[in-house]
Amino acid sequence: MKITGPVRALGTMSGTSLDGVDAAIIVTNGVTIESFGASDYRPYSDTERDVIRAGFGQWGDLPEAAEIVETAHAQLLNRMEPSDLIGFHGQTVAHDPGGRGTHQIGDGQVLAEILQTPVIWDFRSADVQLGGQGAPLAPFYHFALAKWMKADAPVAFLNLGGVANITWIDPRCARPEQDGALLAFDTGPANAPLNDLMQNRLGQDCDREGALAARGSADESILRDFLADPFFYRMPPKSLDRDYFAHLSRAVSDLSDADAAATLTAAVAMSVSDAMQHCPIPPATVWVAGGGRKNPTMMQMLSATLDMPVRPVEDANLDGDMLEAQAFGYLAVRVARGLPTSCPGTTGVRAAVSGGTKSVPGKLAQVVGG
Ligand SMILES: Nc1ncnc2c1ncn2[C@@H]1O[C@H](COP(=O)(O)OP(=O)(O)OP(=O)(O)O)[C@@H](O)[C@H]1O
Ligand SMILES: CC(=O)N[C@H]1[C@@H]2OC[C@@H](O2)[C@@H](O)[C@@H]1O[C@H](C)C(=O)O
Repeated sequence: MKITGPVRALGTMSGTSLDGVDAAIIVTNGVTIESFGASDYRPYSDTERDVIRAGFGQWGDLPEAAEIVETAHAQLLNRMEPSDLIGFHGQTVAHDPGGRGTHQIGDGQVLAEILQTPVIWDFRSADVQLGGQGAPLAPFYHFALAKWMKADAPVAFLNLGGVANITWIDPRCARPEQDGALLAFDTGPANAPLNDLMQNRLGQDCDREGALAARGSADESILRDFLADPFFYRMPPKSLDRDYFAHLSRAVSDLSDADAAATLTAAVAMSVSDAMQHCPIPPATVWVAGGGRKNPTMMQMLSATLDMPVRPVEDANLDGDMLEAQAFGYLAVRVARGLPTSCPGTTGVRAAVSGGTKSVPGKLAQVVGG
C-alpha cells in the first residue's frame, strides 16, 4: 500500500490495567493529524481477564490468552466503520527490555485475515533489538498532538494507566526524531498498585473517583522508601513492567484501607514530580490522559506537587480514553510509510527506527521496519 495523502487508520490498545480493548479512528498521513473519527470499547469479561492475567510475566506462547485478545479485537473492529489500515498493539504480558525483551500477545496476521484489512503490529521488537526500551511509543504521537494543539513552548503529556509515562515535547522542533524534540520515559506506577489493593482488600476494580484515598493520609516513611528505589536514580529513557512496583501494595499492608489508598495515590504524584527534574525546561502545561485523570484525588495530589498547570486532555478537546488507541493508528501509518516510530530520546534506541510488522490478508507477514 503506497501512502501519499491522509488515510483512515484504526488504532487499538489493550492496556496493562486489562479493563478491555480501545479502538479509535484517526485520519493522518503519519506526520500531521487531519481529523479524529469514531471510537469504541470492548471490555474483557472476568473470565477472559483471568486467563490473560495468568499469562503476565510469562515469555512462552500463550495460545488461549492470545486467542482471547484476537477475538476481542476482531469483535470490536468488526462493528466499527472500515479503515485503510489497522494498528494493532496487542496485549503486553511481559516487559524486560534490558533482558528478555518485550512480549505482546495477539497475532496481527489473524486479524488481517478476519478483517480483510492490512494490519501493522509488533511495534516494540525492532526498537528493543536496537538497544531501546521498546516503550513508551506514544511520544511520536504526542509530538503530532502538540503541533495539532499549536503549542509554541514545551509541554508534556502524562499517561496515567496501570503504569505512568511522560513525554516532554519541544514543539518548536520540526521533526520528532530531531535532537532535543522529545524526552519520554515511564515515571513509575499509576493505577496498577492501587487497583491491586482495591481488588485484594475490597473486591473492587479501582478507587472510583479517588473516594477512598480522599479520606486517608499518606504514610511519609513508606513514600520515602518508595522514592529510594533504584528506578528513580536511573537516567531516562527507562520503562517499567506493570508489576515492577507490586511490592508497594504489600508495603502498605499494615495501614487502614483509606491510608493505604492515599499512600499509593501519593506515590504516583511523588514519582511524577521526581520525573520533572529530567525535563530540559519545565513544561508550560502537563496534559493528562489515561484513567488516572478521572481520579480527582490523584489529580489534586499532582497539582499540589507540580509547579505547573495539570489539566486533563479534554481541556484541549482530546479524548483521554482514546489517546493510546489513536497513537497506534498514527504509528501504523508511520510504519507503512517507513517513518521512524522511536528515537534515542523516547526509548534510548541507538538511532531513530521504524518498528512494526505488516500483515496483509492472504499473505505471510513481512517485516517492513527495523
Ligand atoms: N472514575 C475513575 N476513578 C478512579 N480511577 C479510575 C476511574 N476511571 C478509570 N480509573 C483508573 O484508570 C485505570 C484505567 O486506565 P487506562 O485505561 O488508561 O489504563 P491502560 O490503558 O490499561 O494502562 P496502560 O496505559 O498502563 O497500558 C483503571 O484501572 C482505574 O484504575
Ligand atoms: C511494554 C508496554 O506495553 N508498556 C506500556 C505500559 O503502559 C503505559 C506504559 O507502560 C508505556 O510504557 C507503554 O504503553 C504506552 C501506550 C506507550 O508505549 O507509549
